[in-house]
Amino acid sequence: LQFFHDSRSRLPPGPWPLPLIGNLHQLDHLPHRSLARLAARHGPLMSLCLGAVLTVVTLSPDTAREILQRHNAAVAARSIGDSMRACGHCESSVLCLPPRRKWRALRRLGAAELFSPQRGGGGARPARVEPRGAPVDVGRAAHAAALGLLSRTMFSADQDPATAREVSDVVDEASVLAAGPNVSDFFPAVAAADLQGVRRRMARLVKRMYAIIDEQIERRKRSRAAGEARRNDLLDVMLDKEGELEDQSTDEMKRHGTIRGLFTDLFTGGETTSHTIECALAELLQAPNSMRKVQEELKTVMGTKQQIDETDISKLPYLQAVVKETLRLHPPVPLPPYEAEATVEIQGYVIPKGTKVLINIWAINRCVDSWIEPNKFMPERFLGTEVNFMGRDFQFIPFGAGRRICLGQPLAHRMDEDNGVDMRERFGLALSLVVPLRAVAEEIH
Ligand code: HEM
Repeated sequence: LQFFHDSRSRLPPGPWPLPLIGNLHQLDHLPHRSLARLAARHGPLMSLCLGAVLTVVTLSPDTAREILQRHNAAVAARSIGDSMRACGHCESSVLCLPPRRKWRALRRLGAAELFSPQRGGGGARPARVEPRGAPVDVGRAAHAAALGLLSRTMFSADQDPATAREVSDVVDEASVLAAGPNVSDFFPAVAAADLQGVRRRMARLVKRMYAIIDEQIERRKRSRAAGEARRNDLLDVMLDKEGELEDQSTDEMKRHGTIRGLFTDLFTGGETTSHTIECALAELLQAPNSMRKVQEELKTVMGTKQQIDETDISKLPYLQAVVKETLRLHPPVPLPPYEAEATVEIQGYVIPKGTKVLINIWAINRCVDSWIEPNKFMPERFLGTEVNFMGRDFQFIPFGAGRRICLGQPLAHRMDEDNGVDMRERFGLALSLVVPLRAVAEEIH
């Protein structure tokens, strides 16, 4: 008992764990919220046991800055859920890979190619909702718009409607599976048994997604062999670089593993976009004043113009503030999981090597020390401020921060190099959010 007490005494404070289950009984289906409630009693850096897994949660901008800036070298590996091991997906997923050579190569590729003007995806198209006046499934319309944009960036083409629907369903189901509680994650010793069958169910979805991507790869290879012109999209770039990324395996499941892994991750990223659009509309529908301001701004700036481009975004400050305020209140990735690869000391506390580290973005974005009325939807709070989601203002980190900051987030330091003049870098992601948001908002209007 003395040993147990001593080893815990240098950990951050936290609720006392029960035998076997640890603190699992104190979490509900929204763990970011239950962890925030627990932190009110134990402090913004808190340790607890989730089953057999020692976990440290950070819930304040200051502790997040210390982990993601000062100790980022030691805390940059992902703590991977067992479902991500289905079909060996984690071995080629930028989301899961440890911060080493392959991960760096994929990050570089994503940063350079994803938002380059050549790969604009042929422009975002308005979501089609027929017939006019009928009820709108906002989530579906927004997800379809987001996936269409991604599909055109990767393959220079929309998927046919049946495949697009299937991709959307697979991504939805996989997100629910990956985010749900899994005994294997809390008791790694029994993970191999896959007691809840989560990995097995995930494997079915991953295989389906890989088959859809494979079809595109084979089609492209045939068109290349026939001497057709290059599309210069992400698939062309990936096929050119495949040799460097080492997946010329003869094993069917490993062949094109890197392309499959990256494209699957990117499709999953589309879900965050549609989640944000859904939340923005839900907030706007409850805030008629804000909705009116958005619509007036759109009418004044855009008129009847159908296609928004980068230059228009800077003329829509209120819509940008709505997107930011939505990301602050409803971050689609509220609790990104890390793993400490070395023991680190933070504010006098010790986080041992191997500890799971959760960054509670949801709680950080609502920190009472940083925001007035933090739980209220007030887009105006972002007007006239420089606070941005580039990962430097730690009171607002919807895309995370540090070296694992969201890959969809155009990189802030590229902008620094250009003295901040590269508006494309700055607004690339905002564009991908705003275009479908406008499309759906207009349908509602
Ligand atoms: C509203 C939009 C989005 C939000 C709020 C968001 C947020 C996040 C967050 C919080 C993380 C974890 C960061 C960390 O660990 O510190 C992340 C990771 C990631 N995001 Fe996004 N994301 C969005 C859109 C996208 C899109 C559209 C894509 C793909 C095109 C994407 C691709 C990724 C990838 C690949 C990672 C893993 C990066 C790594 O571990 O190295 N995200 N995102």
